[in-house]
Amino acid sequence: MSAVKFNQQQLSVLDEADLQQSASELESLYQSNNLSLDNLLLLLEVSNALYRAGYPVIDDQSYDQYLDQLKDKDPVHPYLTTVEPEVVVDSKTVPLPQKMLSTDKAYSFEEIKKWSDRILKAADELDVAESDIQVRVTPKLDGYAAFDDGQTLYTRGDGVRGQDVTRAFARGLQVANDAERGLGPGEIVIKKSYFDEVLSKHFENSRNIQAAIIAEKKIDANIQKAIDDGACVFYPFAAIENWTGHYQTLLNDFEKIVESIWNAVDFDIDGVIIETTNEEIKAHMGATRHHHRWQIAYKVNDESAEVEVVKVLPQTSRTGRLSPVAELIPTKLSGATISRVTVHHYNMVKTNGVGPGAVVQLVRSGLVIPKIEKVIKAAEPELPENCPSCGSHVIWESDHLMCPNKTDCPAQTENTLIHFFKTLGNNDGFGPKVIEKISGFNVKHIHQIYQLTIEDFVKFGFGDKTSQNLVDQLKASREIEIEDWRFLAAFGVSRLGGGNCEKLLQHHTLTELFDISVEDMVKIDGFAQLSAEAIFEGLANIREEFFKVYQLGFNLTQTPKLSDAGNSDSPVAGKTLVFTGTMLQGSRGDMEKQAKGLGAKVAKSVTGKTDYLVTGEKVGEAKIKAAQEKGVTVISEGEYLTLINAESGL
Ligand SMILES: NC(=O)c1ccc[n+]([C@@H]2O[C@H](COP(=O)([O-])OP(=O)(O)OC[C@H]3O[C@@H](n4cnc5c(N)ncnc54)[C@H](O)[C@@H]3O)[C@@H](O)[C@H]2O)c1
Ligand SMILES: [Zn+2]
Repeated sequence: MSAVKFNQQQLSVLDEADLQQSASELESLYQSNNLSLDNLLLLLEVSNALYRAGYPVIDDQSYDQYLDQLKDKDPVHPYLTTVEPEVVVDSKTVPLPQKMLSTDKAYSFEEIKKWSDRILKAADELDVAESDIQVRVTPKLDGYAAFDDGQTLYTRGDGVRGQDVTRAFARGLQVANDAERGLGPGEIVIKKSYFDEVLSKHFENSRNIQAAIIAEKKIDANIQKAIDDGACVFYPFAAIENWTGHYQTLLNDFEKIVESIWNAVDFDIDGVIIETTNEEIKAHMGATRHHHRWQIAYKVNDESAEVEVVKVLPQTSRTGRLSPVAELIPTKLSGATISRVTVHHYNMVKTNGVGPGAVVQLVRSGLVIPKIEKVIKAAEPELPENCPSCGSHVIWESDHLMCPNKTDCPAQTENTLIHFFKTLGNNDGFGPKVIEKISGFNVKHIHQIYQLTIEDFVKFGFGDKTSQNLVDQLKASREIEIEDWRFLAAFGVSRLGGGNCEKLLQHHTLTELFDISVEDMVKIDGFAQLSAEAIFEGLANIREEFFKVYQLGFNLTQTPKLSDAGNSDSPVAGKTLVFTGTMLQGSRGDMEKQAKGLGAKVAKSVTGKTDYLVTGEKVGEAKIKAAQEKGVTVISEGEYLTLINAESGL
């Protein structure tokens, strides 16, 4: 444990926390390695108070190690069996509708494996098949824990009693991802980019702001603006970005999955949450008084190191872009030895002087894969003149060096083939090694692979069994059902990842897409002129190959068309509605769901794009007037029900 020195802000919080010990006494406690129970508790309480106020003195891992010490000394100590209290905003508390717990923590993959063994054991005891064990990975938001039962918003408090902070919604706080109210536990969080760009001028950290959003006293104008701009939100965990899949897939692809979830949201996070979604297992494992046994937080500490670059080597991707990979003098970082790192792009290599002898600062900031944070000492940049795969002369395209050889560059063709089979995801066997081998025999296109026979594979040097298996896998890839958007994404057209493919296929069938114009594409939500042009060109380039492959007959499921959803005859179909106030007919959440079912878009706040503001009881005159000024039609709940022609209950 490194030395602790309190700064001015921490000292002011220490005063508030009304602690008896002087700061210098505390500092010496932090450095002693054999603490009495009382002092250990004091340390935990002081650290916690400072952490909750936004001025931590030690990192999370150290804090959790002190917690472990307490566990050793007194396993049933009350501090371990309740959740650590948040900063108190006012004194009145109310019981929470449901107990809110803390989480168990893991700082290594081994601990995650042990946790998964416990899940496996529970499944075994319940006779749940191993193949049915699903897990969900979500970003662990680092905000202010709260609970929304649809009527009231509560703080977590001590986990059993919290405070009523419904006023945050009255102040305009929105639910993230356009989700409804009443989804239970979540966090009040502030968009990172917004904090950096706007709020960091006025506030030191997000924690001060979170507290202000729910505080009883008058709210700061900058914070009110952040709420109005949608930058502060309540994020229910039920609606959060997630990866859900088989637990073994998670263990196999742990780093990649964790990294993608770590980067999935524009909010501060301090780890990822991993939990099983199997209700039977959850019920069986239950909870301690501190955490659910079926859930665990995976955390990583920020660590950095200064490392010398040995050389910078290019790697050609499937699109022809060259990625610079810096080879490093092997260095230990958060327990792993790092010997290479990808540099952002070649322009960075050039302008920051990344080459032999340069010194870079590597940071592993919660991420499993380290990144170059900055170049500490520049050197002569090492830039390639030719593609490492085909030898073509490379050219600059904005920040990137590109291999212009679209038809005959082995790296580009191989990576395209690997991408195809990997994206389909319903087969096994066509990984980098196999693809490299068959490319050596002039197999360059997807449709060619499908023509290969067992004899061909044997000729290429595969064993009899492997050859049989490869042919079986090709068959499986056509027979096992996959979504049409995934099939299209497998062709690797630039800007046509799964998400965009799905959006396009909600409007056009797969084969139609090859005939729509740039203008048609721009009309679809989410496609700007430039991406539409790039996609149009990309589709034209793959057209011939696409149809050759498509005609082999894959088992594709069609993406539902947007117009199929809901009841398009309804007078509210396609309209944007906002519900406000207390509804008589049912909960607001139910009414919103019903409206969505009728094809309406439901928004949380009134903008110029809103068609109807549906008002329940207790809606202020000012709100109604403001909506009318924006040209929004304001109707009562009764008028709305007449409009949609639903007289009775939902
Ligand atoms: N550095 C320090 O001085 C210091 C001091 C006190 C606590 N801490 C850290 O905080 C931990 C305890 O804090 P805690 O009990 O508030 O929180 P926690 O870290 O135990 O996490 C539990 C909370 O995570 C939240 N959460 C965020 N995203 C979630 C998601 N996707 N799914 C489910 N839950 C999600 C929930 O609100 C829940 O209440 C300690 O173990 C330590 O790591 C550090
Ligand atoms: Zn090339």
